Amino acid sequence: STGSVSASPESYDESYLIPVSIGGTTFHLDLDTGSSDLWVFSTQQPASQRSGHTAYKQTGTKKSGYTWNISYGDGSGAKGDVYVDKVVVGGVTATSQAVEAATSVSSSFTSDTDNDGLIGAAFSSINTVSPQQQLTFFDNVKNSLSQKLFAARLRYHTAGTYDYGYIDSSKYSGSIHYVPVNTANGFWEFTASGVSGSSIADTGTTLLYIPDSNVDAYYANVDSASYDSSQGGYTFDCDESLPDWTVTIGSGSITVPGEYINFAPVSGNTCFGGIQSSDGIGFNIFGDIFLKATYTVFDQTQSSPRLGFAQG
Ligand SMILES: NCc1ccc(-c2ccco2)nc1
Repeated sequence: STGSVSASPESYDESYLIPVSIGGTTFHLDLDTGSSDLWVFSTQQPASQRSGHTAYKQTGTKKSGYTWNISYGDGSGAKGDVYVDKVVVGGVTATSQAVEAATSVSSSFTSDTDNDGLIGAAFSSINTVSPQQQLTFFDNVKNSLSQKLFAARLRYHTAGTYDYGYIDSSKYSGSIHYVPVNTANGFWEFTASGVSGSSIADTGTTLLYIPDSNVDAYYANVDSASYDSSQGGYTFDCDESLPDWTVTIGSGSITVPGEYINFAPVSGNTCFGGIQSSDGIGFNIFGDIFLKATYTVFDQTQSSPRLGFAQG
């Protein structure tokens, strides 16, 4: 089988949401290649906590005694219990998917009423369900796909796609260049030339986080840029045109247009940079600011997983 689903950006491309059918109800979920739980708002939460969200009414079979509890790098989190239900994404069906129903979520999820939960697409080794880890949607369907892969084509300020089971050559230019993936930490982890340390491809992170040295070198070419500790990152005048940022990954090169690196206004005519420091995180995060310049293939067709990058 193959399928494709639209990925619609929230304001300022903060995150990209896809329609997912669970037990016949459509939820708008953040497909997150940086985590491995599929969780949704549910009627088990206080009504005030789920106001404005589509909530799961436990249509599936409860996995008695199973729980989950997840914390994300941005300080948000959620927890709850577990059901098994039919899940469909872009026409691709998992007949018995672990659906993690929330009993509580952090305030930033409650306030983001576009988002009804997350569908994780990292490796199942970091799924948080206890006492038995559960498989991601991709792991559940990959054997039924024409090719064991999915591909992300996020776009700047407009809807993109996630393709399942096939590569759409109309969505990129040049060639796809592949690099090996280290799965030891459960992420789509790879090495980028000229960017020290390990990097992860993370659709669920908004910005591009790279080492201080790379960040400082980038903003040295932005006259109005400075590090603003009150904002927690580099800011600049919204009207200043920004340089492109180019990186070599394997035998291929990807260029992020400068326009994409103006993330959003933070106050008046001051804007927050899409490139920020990864110092303190433990690895670099190639989030949406980077991914929206690419066609990225999350590939398990070989004996070892690999990532493919092409210019979008
Ligand atoms: N990188 C995982 C992730 C994704 C989304 C969110 C989030 C918080 C509020 C709304 O969305 N947090 C973490």
